[in-house]
Amino acid sequence: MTSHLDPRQTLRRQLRQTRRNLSAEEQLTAATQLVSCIKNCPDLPEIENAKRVALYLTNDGEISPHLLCDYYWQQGIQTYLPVVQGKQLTFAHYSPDTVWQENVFGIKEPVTTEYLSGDELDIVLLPLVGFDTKGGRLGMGGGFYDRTFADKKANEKPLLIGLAHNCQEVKSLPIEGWDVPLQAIITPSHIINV
Ligand SMILES: Nc1nc2c(c(=O)[nH]1)N(C=O)[C@@H](CNc1ccc(C(=O)N[C@@H](CCC(=O)O)C(=O)O)cc1)CN2
Ligand SMILES: Nc1ncnc2c1ncn2[C@@H]1O[C@H](COP(=O)(O)OP(=O)(O)OP(=O)(O)O)[C@@H](O)[C@H]1O
Repeated sequence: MTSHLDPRQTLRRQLRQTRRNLSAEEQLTAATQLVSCIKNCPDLPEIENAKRVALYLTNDGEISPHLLCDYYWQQGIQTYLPVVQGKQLTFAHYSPDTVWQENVFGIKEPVTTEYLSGDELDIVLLPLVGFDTKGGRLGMGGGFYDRTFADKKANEKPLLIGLAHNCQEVKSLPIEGWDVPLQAIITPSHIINV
């Protein structure tokens, strides 16, 4: 029975199932193509100039930024991961030496005492459940990224870029007033510069 669910929840459930259905091979291909796509992105010079980038650890079929992370480490770019603090996110440095603990959702987070706020980052690569080409983002439903970047203006740091499988695109998302728009979406096959 799904009749009690609102349209966002119904869509969230369908899209989460779709991304979980991707095989390990499809996931690896997607992660590999994502790196090529980001390396070849003349429309977004911020990507080339970034010094501090937040990404995420893959969960629930999300496209994996782990190969992208390897590339950033080769380039000397500093990488960060989201840490759930109350209803918001802060960001913790992530390196091959990171020591881990699990958050309430079972996702690993770095053990640290030093956190950055969102505005100290150049780029945040956001996980998502669904996206549309206007920058609409449907997430896991916790409102964490929305709360964290609620006061950010479009011309301020960081640049918010969603990462997604192609199968997560929907024609038009039901957007709420609190949804913070993505400034770009990167999939294995293309970049949408909103
Ligand atoms: N990889 C990743 N990291 C992330 C997020 C994300 O969406 N993906 N978040 C984005 O905001 C934040 C955490 N928010 C999350 C919210 C719900 C679930 C989740 O899996 N919920 C389960 C129930 C888990 C439980 O309560 O034990 C579910 O809905 O099935 C995961 C992360 C920060 N880190
Ligand atoms: N800026 C905000 N201030 C207060 N509450 C907020 C804010 N943004 C979102 N919320 C609350 O968070 C809840 C979940 O929002 P939403 O469904 O958009 O999350 P999401 O974007 O899917 O999740 P996430 O960013 O964690 O992946 C909503 O019920 C909303 O009330």
